[in-house]
Amino acid sequence: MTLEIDNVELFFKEKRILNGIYLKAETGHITGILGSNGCGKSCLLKIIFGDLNPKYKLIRINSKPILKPLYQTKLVSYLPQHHFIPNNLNTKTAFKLFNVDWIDFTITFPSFAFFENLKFHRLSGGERRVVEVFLILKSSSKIILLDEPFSHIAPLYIKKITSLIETEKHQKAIIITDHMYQHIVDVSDAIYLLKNGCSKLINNLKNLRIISI
Ligand SMILES: Nc1ncnc2c1ncn2[C@@H]1O[C@H](COP(=O)(O)OP(=O)(O)OP(=O)(O)O)[C@@H](O)[C@H]1O
Repeated sequence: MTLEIDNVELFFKEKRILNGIYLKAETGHITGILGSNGCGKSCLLKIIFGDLNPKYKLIRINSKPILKPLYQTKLVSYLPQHHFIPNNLNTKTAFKLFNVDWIDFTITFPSFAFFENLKFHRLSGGERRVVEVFLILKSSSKIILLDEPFSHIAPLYIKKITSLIETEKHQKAIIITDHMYQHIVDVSDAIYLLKNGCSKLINNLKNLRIISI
């Protein structure tokens, strides 16, 4: 599956945030997005998901334009920047709702086995993020959007999540952004830099350093 987003123009009042965006994601590939604070990374993911309506955009899947919001297609799962699971939901129910296997989770993250029946507000910010990232990555959607999956997460868990992303990419198209620049560079097969509202495909990291100066 190939997902393309093209011709994005996003304004908030008169302020232009995005223009001249092109980005492609494919099954088997991890597509990283880098850029400074406020350059529009989260907005771009929201536009792809269908949660934010820009002035213009064109989304294609396998070259075919998709006119309805992607979230209505069941093709996509989206990890927003902020916690999205209600405080009073317990972990077991969340795994049921997402149709993800709790045992599979505790095999990867054994220290979470004690949390099986805990409400989400009892978890730390980092623990909660680990669960959220796992649920999104393991969902059956063929397109995965990850906004800051590494934020607040300890290095040991970052390693595990990186290897999960690498496993899941074989049947999914994954788009990822995070301020932990090095993790994005390490895990991505292609990287787009957002700057001045435009996206630029970075072919080698030397270019990334020159362009970002
Ligand atoms: N609902 C909104 N109303 C007005 N301006 C907004 C709104 N949402 C985002 N913006 C502005 O759009 C710009 C892009 O925001 P966005 O959250 O996409 O940036 P980002 O690249 O993800 O930043 P960060 O790396 O800090 O998370 C920012 O200048 C932000 O202030």
